[in-house]
Amino acid sequence: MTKLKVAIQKSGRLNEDSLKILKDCGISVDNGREQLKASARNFPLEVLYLRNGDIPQYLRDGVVDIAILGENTLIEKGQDLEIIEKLGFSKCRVSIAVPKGVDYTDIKDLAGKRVATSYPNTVKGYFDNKGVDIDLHIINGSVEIAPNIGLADAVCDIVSSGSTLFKNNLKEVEVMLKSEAVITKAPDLSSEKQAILDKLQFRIKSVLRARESRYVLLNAPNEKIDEIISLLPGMKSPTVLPLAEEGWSSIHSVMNKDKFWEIIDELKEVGAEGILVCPIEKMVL
Ligand SMILES: Nc1ncnc2c1ncn2[C@@H]1O[C@H](COP(=O)(O)OP(=O)(O)OP(=O)(O)O)[C@@H](O)[C@H]1O
Ligand SMILES: O=P(O)(O)OC[C@H]1O[C@H](OP(=O)(O)OP(=O)(O)O)[C@H](O)[C@@H]1O
Ligand SMILES: [Mg+2]
Repeated sequence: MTKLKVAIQKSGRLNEDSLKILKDCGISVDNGREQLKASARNFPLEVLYLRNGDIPQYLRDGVVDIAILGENTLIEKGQDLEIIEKLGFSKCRVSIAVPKGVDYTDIKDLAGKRVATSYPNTVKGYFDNKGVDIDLHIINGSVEIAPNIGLADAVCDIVSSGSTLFKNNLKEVEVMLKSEAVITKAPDLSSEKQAILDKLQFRIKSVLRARESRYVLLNAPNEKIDEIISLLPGMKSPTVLPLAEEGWSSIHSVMNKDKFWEIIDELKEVGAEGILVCPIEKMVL
């Protein structure tokens, strides 16, 4: 039987959320702590647990068919590979930082300076594009320590909360790119594998849509129903059901989770009561 081979980070920032999205798609696999390869029990999928940095080449070589990776890794090593879905987790940026005490006004301030990074292609491309020559130092980890030990004048690394920069007395001065986890695929998938991927992608889209959405239920006096419906940005027309209490109805709708907070005050003002907001497991359109 044909199986789709998916590469997932063996350990690190992406491992847990990558397995979680497969699980939410109803696909269960072992976590890779014990073995480097695992078959899904209920879907034609084989998971290979690999180092992120190696995955772009494995995709090109056809060793794996698809992968869950940070966009930043693709920008660094896999510009030729196609992103087929953005997954909304592991959001971060890749930024340039300098010691807090340094006066910084412009990227040209870094001309001739030593810049330490684990993303040499990205950094080189960025500085070349700005026409600024730098002295590039490639370091594989703990990049932020480099200025403190006299190894570099600036660093270029991943920033999320900013706490690593803060702890190392650095300040972010340029955001080179923004990244999140994505699914990417090998250049030439057979039609059988593409068909499995289409099924997987359909499930993933349903899960992502559900993660973004909330099921909202509220009670309202009948004369306010039209006004409340006009506030609700629902999937389709909302459901309106009579309550046991005369003159009152229950209104149900699905909306974007952020949108809910934008309209909550208006809903209350118009007379909505007993508002419930519930998570949705899957959303199939
Ligand atoms: N602090 C962070 N917040 C959010 N996302 C992050 C953060 N650090 C890294 N990431 C994302 O997770 C990915 C994996 O990072 P991680 O540090 O786990 O592995 P790595 O060292 O880049 O790769 P390898 O698997 O080769 O060891 C990064 O490429 C980035 O997209
Ligand atoms: O802005 P922050 O929230 O502090 O996150 C940024 C840090 O997170 C990542 O390191 P990670 O913790 O993955 O360790 P690593 O260097 O071993 O990959 C990244 O390399 C930064 O150092
Ligand atoms: Mg890391």
